[in-house]
Amino acid sequence: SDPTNQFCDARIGYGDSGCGVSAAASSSKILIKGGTVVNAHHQEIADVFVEHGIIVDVKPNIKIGDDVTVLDATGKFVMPGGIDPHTHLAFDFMGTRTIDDFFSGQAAALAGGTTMHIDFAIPVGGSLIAGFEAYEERAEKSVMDYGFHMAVTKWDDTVSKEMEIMVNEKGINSFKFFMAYKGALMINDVLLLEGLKKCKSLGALAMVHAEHGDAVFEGQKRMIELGITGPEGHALSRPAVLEGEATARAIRLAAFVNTPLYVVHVMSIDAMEEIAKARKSGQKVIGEPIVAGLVLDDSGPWDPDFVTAAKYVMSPPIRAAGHGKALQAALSTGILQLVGTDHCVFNSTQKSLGIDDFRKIPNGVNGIEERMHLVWDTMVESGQISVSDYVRITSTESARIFNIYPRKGAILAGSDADIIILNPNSSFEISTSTHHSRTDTNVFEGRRGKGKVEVTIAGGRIVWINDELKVTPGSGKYVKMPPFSYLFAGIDKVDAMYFSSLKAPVKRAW
Ligand SMILES: NC(=O)NCCC(=O)O
Ligand SMILES: [Zn+2]
Ligand SMILES: [Zn+2]
Repeated sequence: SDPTNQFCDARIGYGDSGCGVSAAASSSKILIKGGTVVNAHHQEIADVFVEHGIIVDVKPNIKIGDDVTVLDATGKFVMPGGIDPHTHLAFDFMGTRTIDDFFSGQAAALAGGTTMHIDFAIPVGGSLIAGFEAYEERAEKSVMDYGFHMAVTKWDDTVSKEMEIMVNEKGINSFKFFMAYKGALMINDVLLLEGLKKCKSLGALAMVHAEHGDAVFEGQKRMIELGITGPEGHALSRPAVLEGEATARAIRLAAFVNTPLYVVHVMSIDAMEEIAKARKSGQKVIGEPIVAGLVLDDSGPWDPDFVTAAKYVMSPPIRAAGHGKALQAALSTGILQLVGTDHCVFNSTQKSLGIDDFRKIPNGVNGIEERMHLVWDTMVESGQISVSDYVRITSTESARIFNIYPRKGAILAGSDADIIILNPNSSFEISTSTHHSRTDTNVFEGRRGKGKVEVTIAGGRIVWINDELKVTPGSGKYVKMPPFSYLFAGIDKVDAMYFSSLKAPVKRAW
């Protein structure tokens, strides 16, 4: 008996059980006919032919034989499946484990048009190898492709060596440094500096959770002393200025080391403006807003109902409405490059761990199922970006940054058959009663909008069609991500110029 069954049979069908879609859909050959095929660089009306999990051909009027599943995409967009660069599935955090594991979280992702995610493998007791192995096991029943970032939470020679093993043997090309969560995951500037140097030498991308952890700690104490113990105290204790400060500090240290930097969950104008300034000066800094930060505001945690208020608690906190609007504008102008979710969900019982003290509310919100729809509605329907840019910020840019393009993030001959068909004239509505995550709340509850993912194809299998999900545990593959992405091009030249510009030491007589 499959241990995942007990959780998921209500809304998730199994590939092997025959539920969900017609038998033809299990054919390994699929022809998507007459849609507008959109890549980040180009769009055209064409057919897409898939065989054995790979896109074989993209051109108008492809002729095929009998044993092929044909999907009519006339009037619809055929795009690369979403790649979510920031998730936490089966994550042990703040005294509990996220309610979505690799099975339920991925099922939710597929129902929302995301076909690959990159999860954060958090080390066990600081050991990267133990952490990697633990996550390998947790991901065994995957129903879609996935990769890992690794977090670095302590520093010694062993960790330094383990980073080499992660990159050279395990397919990891990014490491996250938490500048917050004092007493748990937080690192100091000395470690950050060591980590940045090591990342550079390995061609791995350094990522930061940018908040001033010591000041947050102080801010939390301040709230408790004022008697503010509810969820609203969370945001009050960690204002945007602390996110801006840490973002600036990480950016400057990365500039000093001359290595690229990726800032995760950019939630504020303060952080975004630091990224804008650095990019304007030519520094390689990537900024990732998340869907909750783009479309929500800071009113949620003030709800009089604890469960409703607590579902919005995440770090950095969701800011006042003007921040979200500014982040949208920054995305549309290229100041920020891609959208993640930071999907990290805890149910109401888990959130209630902090009923008397907001510091104990497990931090995290949902988004893995909602991202593709909300970004479409917020950014494309509103006229802020083109459909090609939508593909870029939801899929292609992730693939490029993490060095798996064009295997992922493209509808090209030879790419993996991770494809969505989106109907711009259909609409979506978000509800806990229909979502596929195991959590019993949804921070986007009741939101509706235009543009609906009608079909998801992952690894050449039709997994989402007619509002039915049909997944096969174990069908998802671990995607190794090689080092030295495009972000590293020219780093050595800049170093060479810098060192050659240094004058010889002055010789002084005593
Ligand atoms: N963001 C959050 O509140 N939870 C997940 C952990 C992290 O990314 O900081
Ligand atoms: Zn974080
Ligand atoms: Zn996160």
